[in-house]
Amino acid sequence: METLAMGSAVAATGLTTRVATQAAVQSRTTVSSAFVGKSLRLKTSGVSLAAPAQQKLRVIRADAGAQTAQVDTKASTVARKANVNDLPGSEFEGKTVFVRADLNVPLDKSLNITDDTRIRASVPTIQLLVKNGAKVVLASHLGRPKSGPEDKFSLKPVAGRLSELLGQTVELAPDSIGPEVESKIAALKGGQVLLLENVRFYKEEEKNDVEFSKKLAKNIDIFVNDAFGTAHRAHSSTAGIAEFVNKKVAGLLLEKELTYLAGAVSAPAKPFVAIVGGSKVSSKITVIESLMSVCDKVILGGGMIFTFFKADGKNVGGSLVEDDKIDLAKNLVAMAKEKGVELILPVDVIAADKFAPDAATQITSSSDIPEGWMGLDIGPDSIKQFQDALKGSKTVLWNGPMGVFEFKAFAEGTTAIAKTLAGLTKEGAITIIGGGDSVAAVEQAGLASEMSHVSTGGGASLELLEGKVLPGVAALDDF
Ligand SMILES: Nc1ncnc2c1ncn2[C@@H]1O[C@H](COP(=O)(O)OP(=O)(O)O)[C@@H](O)[C@H]1O
Ligand SMILES: O=C(OP(=O)(O)O)[C@H](O)COP(=O)(O)O
Repeated sequence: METLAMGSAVAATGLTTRVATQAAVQSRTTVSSAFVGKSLRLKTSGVSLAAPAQQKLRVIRADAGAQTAQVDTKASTVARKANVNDLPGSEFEGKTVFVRADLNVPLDKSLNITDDTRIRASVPTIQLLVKNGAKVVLASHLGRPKSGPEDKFSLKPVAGRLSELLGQTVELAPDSIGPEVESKIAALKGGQVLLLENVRFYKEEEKNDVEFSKKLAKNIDIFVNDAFGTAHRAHSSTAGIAEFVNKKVAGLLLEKELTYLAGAVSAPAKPFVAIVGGSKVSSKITVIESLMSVCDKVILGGGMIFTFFKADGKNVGGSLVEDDKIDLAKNLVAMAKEKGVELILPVDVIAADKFAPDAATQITSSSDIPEGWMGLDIGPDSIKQFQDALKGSKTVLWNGPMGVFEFKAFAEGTTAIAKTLAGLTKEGAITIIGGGDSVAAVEQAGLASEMSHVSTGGGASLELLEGKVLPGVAALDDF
């Protein structure tokens, strides 16, 4: 996610969860306590349990009062991953703990945080460590800086908000590595939190550079990965660092996300519909093939659609297109026909003459956008088309807004789909919405509480569903 700009932009291998056999599931309390600390292993999209193969298990949602989800385990055995709750509190006292969180929140032009969901979601793990006297070294990325430090990608606004939420000062270090940072870490007292500056100010971070990983790991006793939203990236601060730290465990958020998502999407109630939009076309278009294998319908919106229309020789004007994905888009359309999966593209769009809140707008056919205009939202007929396609769905996974919701003129499509999902939740469907901007959009519409699950990861939840190994999880200690 990036600050507002054109094009701004679900195997997990192990999860800690509470499982119960069908017979035992009647009393959730009994089940939970009965299995706490037991080395059960669950296979869900690459996540494995050391439970008998082919056994039907239920995963208990991490949040109270939630529904249970059927999980079909055709398990080979891979150890589950350790999490902070597997270590005694005393283990943290006086230790320097590196916490990787995903604090990549949306900012407006004045660098105000427009949605703090990811910061709030990171608080429980930090509080647990603070309470147990750890010296917390917190790290994150923000946006996608291209070359070195830039003020608009600084974590400064995050340090302020985190201080408010924790009720204690969170100092922002001037850098993520180097002598000044080392002395600040050395000066930390138990219970204090130091936030490192954006790790992506170093190109080495995204390359998972070994030397950079070693520098991040210097003087660190325990690595806690709580960055679910970035767990699909094999970067230095999410994966590489783990090589150089003795103890590495999942945080509470990572644990909770994996538990819920694995349960909900490994044997989803059908019909299962995926909605993919947003602007990270290259990282998400590749997931559509896998989605077609598990979903009954795949609905496309947002900036994702124009690469498909261009592939079909249609006029897309100045809309967001990723030319190097045109062949893939063509193949996906052919594949959908072969598999008999509905791949649904919007029939109309709201086109704008510029990428701005005050742009002139017109409703056009989505496949005939005039030269000099760009599609920034789905149109009214598409809203109706998507609502019809969603009728009767039992599981819906949504990542990526339908339009540039940050501008009122282009928020209608996203809001209408959010309302439709809220209605489906009331009818008993499982509705999952993931992604920094998608969650911001649903919060903006006041509908976040109407969804079954709001996930802090968009790309991560899609890759988890796809059955991929999430490198940020794979790097952690087996339980
Ligand atoms: N038609 C479009 N053209 C350009 N950008 C779009 C369009 N529709 C949505 N977007 C942008 O997509 C961004 C979110 O994309 P993405 O990062 O993929 O979603 P998420 O953070 O939910 O995973 C938003 O900032 C939104 O403005
Ligand atoms: O915002 C994020 O992902 P998301 O938009 O898929 O939810 C994460 O912070 C990962 O960011 P990245 O896609 O720049 O690696």
